[in-house]
Amino acid sequence: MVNYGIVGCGMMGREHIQNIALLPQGRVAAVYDPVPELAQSAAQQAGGAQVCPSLEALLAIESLDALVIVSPNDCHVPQLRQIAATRPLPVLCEKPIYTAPEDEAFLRDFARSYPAPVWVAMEYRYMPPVALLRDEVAEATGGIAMLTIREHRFPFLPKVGAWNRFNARTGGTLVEKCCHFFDLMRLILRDEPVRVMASAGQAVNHKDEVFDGKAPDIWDNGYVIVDFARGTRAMLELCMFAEGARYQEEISAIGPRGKIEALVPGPGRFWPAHLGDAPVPQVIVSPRVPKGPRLVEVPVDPTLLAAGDHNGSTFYQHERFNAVVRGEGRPEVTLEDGIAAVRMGLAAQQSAATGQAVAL
Ligand SMILES: NC(=O)C1=CN([C@@H]2O[C@H](COP(=O)(O)OP(=O)(O)OC[C@H]3O[C@@H](n4cnc5c(N)ncnc54)[C@H](OP(=O)(O)O)[C@@H]3O)[C@@H](O)[C@H]2O)C=CC1
Ligand SMILES: O=C1CO[C@H](CO)[C@@H](O)[C@@H]1O
Repeated sequence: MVNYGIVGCGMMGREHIQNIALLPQGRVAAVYDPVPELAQSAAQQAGGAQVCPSLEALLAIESLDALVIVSPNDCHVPQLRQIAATRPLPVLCEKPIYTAPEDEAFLRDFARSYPAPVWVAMEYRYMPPVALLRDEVAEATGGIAMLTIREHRFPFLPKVGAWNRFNARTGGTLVEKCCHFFDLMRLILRDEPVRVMASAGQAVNHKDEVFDGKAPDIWDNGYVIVDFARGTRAMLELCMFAEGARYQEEISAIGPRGKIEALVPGPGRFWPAHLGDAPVPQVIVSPRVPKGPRLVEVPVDPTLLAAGDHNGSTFYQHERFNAVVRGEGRPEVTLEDGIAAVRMGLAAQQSAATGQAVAL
């Protein structure tokens, strides 16, 4: 049995707790959140976990085998520092692994010296339609020439303390939201980015909001083009005022043989009941010759679908992290992957702010 300590009991913390409960060899033993009511309610959700008044107190619990960091983005690096100095347990840390460029050097050292496994959470990798696209992409395309990821979704949700409204706390929308997609680009293309060009801004959302006298500075839409070392190009299109769309993510890869797409719905809880069942994920393979797109539905196990907002992926990721903690295998999403995704996001933020391409 793996005993987990949860650091941060907000929306995503609750999704982690729900999915750990589905693991045959996992239980949440302790939780910490600066808001005591949130910690209490998460402890109850976990079936009676110990509530700790601080991260220090949580790290002092002997029975813990692993930690899950689900605090706001700018807390991840300071908490990793504290954990390394106190009790270096295996860690699953939510994305983005860092938010400020100056933290990259620390994380590279940390990656070399931390004595236990660290896995950066990248749920999109584990969504069944995305996993199927990855399995079939080489055969369907004959070698990818272009990769496009479109996310058309709902605006940023309200958060305690409005931490997700300010670049200083999130790293910026192209880091906070889009590090998932930059990670997918590297994973699907099996290549490294060399140049990033972006145009992005705030068009619709959060315009009337004020927090402590300050207006949000996050963006709600943008395009990012990325050149990869072997000559492939990838593009991200983000729109955060498109929750009316049937699918939230549309990923397409095209090569000399044909095209493959994955269509991924957003959180089922946002699909209005009067429209009937929520959309089912799809993968479509469209060869050039002979023409004739083939569509496969990729339904997600209903229990896993109900355990969060991410198409069952949080469970699949936990299943593998749980095995790593038990000594079976190594982290699939490494600190190097987490750093690479943030570097691309920060480069995109810089490119959009300056109007210049950024070389990596
Ligand atoms: N991979 C994915 O698909 C998703 C990942 N995430 C990631 O999960 C993390 C949390 O996001 P989310 O759950 O949406 O945010 P929430 O604001 O809902 O939850 C974050 C929680 O952490 C608490 N918190 C604040 N400071 C600390 C601290 N120093 N130590 C421990 N807890 C703290 C907050 O309490 P308070 O602010 O009241 O002090 C809040 O309860 C983020 O890194 C986010 O990027 C989120 C959604 C999806
Ligand atoms: O990483 C993320 C993925 O999905 C969430 C919503 O469910 C986002 O808002 C979050 O930042």
